Amino acid sequence: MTRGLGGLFRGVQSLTSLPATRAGLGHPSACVSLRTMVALPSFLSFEPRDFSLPNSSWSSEMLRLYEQYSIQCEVETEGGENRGGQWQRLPSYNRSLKYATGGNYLSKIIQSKARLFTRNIRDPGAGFEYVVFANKEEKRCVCIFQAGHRLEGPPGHVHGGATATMIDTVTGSLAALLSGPVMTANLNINYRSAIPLGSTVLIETSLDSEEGRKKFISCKVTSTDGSKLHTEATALFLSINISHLLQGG
Ligand SMILES: CCCCCCCCCC(=O)SCCNC(=O)CCNC(=O)[C@H](O)C(C)(C)COP(=O)(O)OP(=O)(O)OC[C@H]1O[C@@H](n2cnc3c(N)ncnc32)[C@H](O)[C@@H]1OP(=O)(O)O
Repeated sequence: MTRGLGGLFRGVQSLTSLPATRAGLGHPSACVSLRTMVALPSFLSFEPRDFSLPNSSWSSEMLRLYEQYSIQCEVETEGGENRGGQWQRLPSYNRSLKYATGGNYLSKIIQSKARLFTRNIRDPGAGFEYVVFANKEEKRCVCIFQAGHRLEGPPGHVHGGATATMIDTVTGSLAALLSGPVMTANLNINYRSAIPLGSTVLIETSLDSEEGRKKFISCKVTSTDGSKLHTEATALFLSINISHLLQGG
């Protein structure tokens, strides 16, 4: 299940050579080389909850689109091979650390109260409900996003910062899928029409070009039938070494 964004935290493996104290980790039990955590007791290595699966808050439109992309996804055969389908659903956890091998355990000791911004509202449907599908061959992603009532900006409509967060997340997911750990260096957004709270929208993103460590990505947010343009954006992501990040870089 973690295969989709597996590349995202390829760099976390380099984290395993850092003594935890250098990485700024305060917890006493973290004062060992993280390399020792590769062989985890099985009770600590269970799969984390995947927040991109349907829940009772999803609208019929959200479910319809989820089904539409799900049936175009690759499937794993009994022999372990991947067959058919151009798309893959990207899993979504409440901490990005959880994509790493042993990350579920690491997330309990590294700033254990930290939560991914888009997954920190527990009440289903109140905040960011979304699922991202990726087409790696075509270097693009589609996100189905349902904006909950806690994302209000102008009365009855989504806060521009919430829209920016989702654009950053979807463009960042594409950049990470294509090249491993990345950071947003630049994000330009044009807000064309407000998004009503509770509505479901599509966030479509694709790679424009790449240059060394740089990935230039564009994005648009539209109504699900494509008739209304809500937002347009471009983003620049730079590949990074995770150990640089953990050392405060
Ligand atoms: C888990 C599920 C998926 C979740 C996805 C969520 C995605 C969310 C991603 C984020 O929100 S990340 C958080 C917001 N971003 C930051 O906090 C980044 C802060 N900035 C940095 O850490 C550094 O500035 C950065 C890593 C982006 C770049 O520093 P580096 O030292 O690696 O690069 P450097 O400054 O040497 O620049 C390398 C090249 O990039 C260019 N560059 C850097 N920043 C730029 C910029 N802002 N605009 C344009 N070009 C830029 C720079 O000119 C240079 O070009 P050249 O190689 O052609 O000379």
